[in-house]
Amino acid sequence: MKEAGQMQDLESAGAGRSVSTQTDSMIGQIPRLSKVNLFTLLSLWMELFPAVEARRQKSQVKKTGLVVVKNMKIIDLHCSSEDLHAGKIALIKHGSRLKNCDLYFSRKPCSACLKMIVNAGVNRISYWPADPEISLLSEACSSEDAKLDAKAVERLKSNSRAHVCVLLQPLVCYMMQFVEETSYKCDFIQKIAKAFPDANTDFYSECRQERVKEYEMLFLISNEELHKQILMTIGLENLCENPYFSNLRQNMKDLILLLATVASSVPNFKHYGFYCDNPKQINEIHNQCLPQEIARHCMVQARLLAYRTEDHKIGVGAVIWAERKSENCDGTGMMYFIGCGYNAFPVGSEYADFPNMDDKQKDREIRKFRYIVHAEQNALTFRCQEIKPEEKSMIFVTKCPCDECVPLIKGAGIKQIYTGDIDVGKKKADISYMRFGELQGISKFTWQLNPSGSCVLEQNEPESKENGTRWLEWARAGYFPSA
Ligand SMILES: Nc1ccn([C@H]2C[C@H](O)[C@@H](COP(=O)(O)OP(=O)(O)OP(=O)(O)O)O2)c(=O)n1
Repeated sequence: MKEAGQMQDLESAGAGRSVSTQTDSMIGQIPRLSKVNLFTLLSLWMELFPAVEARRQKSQVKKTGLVVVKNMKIIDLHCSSEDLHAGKIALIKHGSRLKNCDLYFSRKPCSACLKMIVNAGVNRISYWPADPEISLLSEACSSEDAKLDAKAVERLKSNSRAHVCVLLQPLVCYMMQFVEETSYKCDFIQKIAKAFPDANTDFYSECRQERVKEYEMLFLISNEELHKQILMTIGLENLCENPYFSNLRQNMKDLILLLATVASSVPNFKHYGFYCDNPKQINEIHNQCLPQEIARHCMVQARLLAYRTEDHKIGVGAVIWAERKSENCDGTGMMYFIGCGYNAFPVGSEYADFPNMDDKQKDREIRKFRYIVHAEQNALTFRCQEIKPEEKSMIFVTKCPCDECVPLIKGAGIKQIYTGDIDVGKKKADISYMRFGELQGISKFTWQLNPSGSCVLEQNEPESKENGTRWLEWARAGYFPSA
């Protein structure tokens, strides 16, 4: 049986795979991201959730991202807040519903988090094997305390029924190349490339280089000896020998490069962002655009999900978030996760049960369109929270919603759509994108140059000024209730 558009197959290497899932990482010609790697990447990405980061930088407790998975479906995404670690947030939110869940952390959690999540009966805790949550590198941290905590974590681990482990899988053949190509070809980069033909691909490569450096600093320990020492302290001495150590570092580097590539596909470039064509709408609270950085962040999540597609031609990812009216204990500010998905054939179908051709194929009977479930449809179907009519809910989708999905999104009560508009108004043989343009009652934020014109004034202002304005803007919008 193959998986659904929201993760349902076996993922661990070598775990008795059926014939149909042997093709799991290579559907047709398209290389696919393994689920374990997707969860890991999302946990790293959650650590980077743009919120009160500046205030945490000097803390001895490292900000941590967390993906909560149940029955192979992502049921929540968290990151540490100023007051609470990611593991504690998951506990507060889910309580004993964490039982049998798999948790993916961007850092090895501290003993206080681990004792509670183990106590809740989680099934597996996987973590990124670099500096742990209680930093062994930070100068602000008493190394004595950090080491004691690492020991306590080991003791909890050895006495718990939960499997506490490091899960990183090598990328399948051509995955990196595929991610590079598709990131460059994606709507967001292409739109900029068309507007600035002289910039060519420079802006994209530069942005990618910067991201790689930034993420390596954060998620990799550049000094190999130091990395080994940390692995020893956190109970991973078996990974210190070669070839395990070099394989581990290679897998870590590959995933960091992949994350940087995908992140650069929704770049912070000039005044490009997700903007509404109808500025009149912006007065109403449900129509107010998210801070650009948060919108870009959520779109990158959708881009990552797209690498699990089952469509031979194109991957599409969708993620739904909502904004609480009251304060949220999560490091995601007022935002909370509702659901996510990607385009795939119906759950339970066998590989090759359905045709895979697109509308360029003459024979209509062998086209995929009547069978493939769209990213938005999977995100709505496998959502883990209700969409509340009184709250601002938003969907981020990497390709413009088609005519089949527009009424579904509206019917579900989603208030905002963030997407690209390259397909808007196109009518193709079996799929068309005509309704999006006419859609009323939902705010549509498409990737474009800031239409308000204010960008022209700000364009040459120094970075710090832009950040200052941004923080102020966010605080006004209530993103940091305690700010
Ligand atoms: N918002 C959307 C739009 C599309 N899809 C999925 C459905 C199909 O799996 C694929 C679209 O298939 P094609 O790429 O063949 O269709 P297009 O005609 O849009 O593509 P192109 O412009 O490349 O011809 O994307 C989706 O999940 N969500």
